[in-house]
Amino acid sequence: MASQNQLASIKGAKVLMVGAGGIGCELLKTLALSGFQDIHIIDMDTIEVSNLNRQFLFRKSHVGQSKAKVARDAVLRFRPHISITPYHANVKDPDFNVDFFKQFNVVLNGLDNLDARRHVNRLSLAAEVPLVESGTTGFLGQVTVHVKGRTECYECQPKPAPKTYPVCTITSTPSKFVHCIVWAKDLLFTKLFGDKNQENDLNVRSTDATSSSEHVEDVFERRKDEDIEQYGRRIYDHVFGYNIEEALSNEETWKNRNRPKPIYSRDFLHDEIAQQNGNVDNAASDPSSVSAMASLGMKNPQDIWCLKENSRIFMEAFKLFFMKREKEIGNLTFDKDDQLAVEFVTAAANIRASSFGIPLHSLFEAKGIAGNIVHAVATTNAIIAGLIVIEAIKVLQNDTNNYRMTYCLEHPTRKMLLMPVEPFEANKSCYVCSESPLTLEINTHRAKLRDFVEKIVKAKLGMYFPLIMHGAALLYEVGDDLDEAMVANYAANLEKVLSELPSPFTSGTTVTVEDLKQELTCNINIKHREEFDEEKEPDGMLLSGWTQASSVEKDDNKSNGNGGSTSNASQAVPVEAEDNVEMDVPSGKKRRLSEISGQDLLSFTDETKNHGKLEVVDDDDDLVMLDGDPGLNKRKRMQ
Ligand SMILES: Nc1ncnc2c1ncn2[C@@H]1O[C@H](COP(=O)(O)OP(=O)(O)OP(=O)(O)O)[C@@H](O)[C@H]1O
Ligand SMILES: [Zn+2]
Repeated sequence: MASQNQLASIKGAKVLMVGAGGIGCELLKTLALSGFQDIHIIDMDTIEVSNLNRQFLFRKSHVGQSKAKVARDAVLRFRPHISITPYHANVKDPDFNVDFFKQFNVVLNGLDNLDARRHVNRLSLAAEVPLVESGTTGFLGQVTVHVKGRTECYECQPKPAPKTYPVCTITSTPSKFVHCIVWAKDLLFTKLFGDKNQENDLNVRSTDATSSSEHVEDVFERRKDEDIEQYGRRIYDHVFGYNIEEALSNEETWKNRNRPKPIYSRDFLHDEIAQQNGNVDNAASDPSSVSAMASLGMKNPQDIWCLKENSRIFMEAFKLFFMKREKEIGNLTFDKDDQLAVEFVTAAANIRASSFGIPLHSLFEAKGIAGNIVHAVATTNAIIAGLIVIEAIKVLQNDTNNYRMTYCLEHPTRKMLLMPVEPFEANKSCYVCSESPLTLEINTHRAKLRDFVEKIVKAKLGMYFPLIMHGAALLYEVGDDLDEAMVANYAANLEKVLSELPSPFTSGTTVTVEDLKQELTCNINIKHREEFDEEKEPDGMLLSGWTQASSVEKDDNKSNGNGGSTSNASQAVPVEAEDNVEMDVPSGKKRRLSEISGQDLLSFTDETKNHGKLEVVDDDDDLVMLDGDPGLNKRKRMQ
């Protein structure tokens, strides 16, 4: 029950919510039921069928309508006298500027991507409005409080970069199913159905191609007069048979690894493919409903298919692409909602997994891995929404000593499912809230201003309306009110290498980058460097001072590594980032707001312990105690 004081601050508060999805629906309901009376809500999306299982303010009849507006209407039905103002818009729209933010007492985020979170962080800082930030991934969740001058900002700690895998792990030495999935979707699928010009390690010449360098056959090209079945079998034998034989010939690679076994279509595909033709012809005419499973009479996506079944799905999906979706071939990119693409990728990944002795997976599981899907848990969203409201009330009451960031865990640790932690002070080297300069190592004779703008200013610093200055020279800016001469001048600058700009970048140069909309200015010290490691520094430049944590998996290829691959492809293969929860919990490096007695340092859950250590506040009021044997919990005290 809220106290009188709390009720008074709740009633007088004007609150901005950003995001009306899984967390947002719960949050709006909880805010309304807690007594909040003036809530503004921004969401750019419309309702989709897949939202209905957890975004309970929405019904089937709302599909296609604005989330923000429908959420407002749904809550007004049980709280008709409060004011809810919806905006069906992107929070990055210039209308939502610093002045807009200034009208609120607190901002509450229920977003699902880093970009929007960073943007809201900057506007909240500029407007000096406290921000309560949140995220969930499956059973995991977190709520953090960011108050300028009191705590760290959302960007004080670098966020984990999208997970990437070394190319040689994907092309030559997979050890996990996810490696097979990345191979199947980013290399094989793309090579067959997407951009044919993509260079990748699959393109090892086949044994039957001539060895003269005059005529090198692209094995992925369909030969003249080759029927689809022959073509499919040739690809199958090439990637699962011949390529593996080739890799095996490099003995060094397999000294400390299990040798994969080549797989050929003749062992799993007899003449039955021919019998399937009738079914293929009967397949639905709507391209999006074409399915290899349907045409082979396989129904359950949770079944784990044997090698023979995977081989049949592989061939059937391959044929269906050419027979039913030929127009799309050459332009396809993998989409987790494309049934046929998921079937093909599941089968291909399973055949490869089988070759490497990796356990096979069902289509349902493979789809989750390929689409980087962590199934949402409605209860986690509800818990997190409740915690957001608790922190919002403390913020409104200026109850600074009791601010907590709280982690929701999958398994109880020390009988706790919710881990409250005191917020940390701002990181002095944070370029967002502490105006600390960054350092950029870059080849100033090779990199163009365009590379700097795209790879650093936009991708790393998250600025959308950048302005770049060196000394008194304005080198680049974005805006609606630029005259033609300026636009032409900036366009010309973009194509220049840094050392040849009107005001050249050289070692020792300090460049100022600003985003006027975010009211953010950042100085970057330039350091010329000649060479970069293609694998570790694929951007060809390195930003430090405030750096992204590298999450390239440690490659265990200690010897020559490339396992018989012939191409020189060397960049890491990216997979999408899990952007909801950053479980890189505060590391011991950060300083806390105040000293806490009875503190306990421990590592917890497998997901989090690799990223850092968590400082836990032993404050029973804030903890959820669970029954259970404490001995069962993974627990480790730090010295
Ligand atoms: N830049 C933005 N401006 C406004 N709203 C945003 C922005 N980015 C994300 N959102 C909103 O944040 C919400 C996040 O909710 P949630 O994580 O449940 O995702 P979802 O898209 O509803 O569901 P799912 O991705 O799981 O299908 C979405 O409704 C989305 O529209
Ligand atoms: Zn900061």
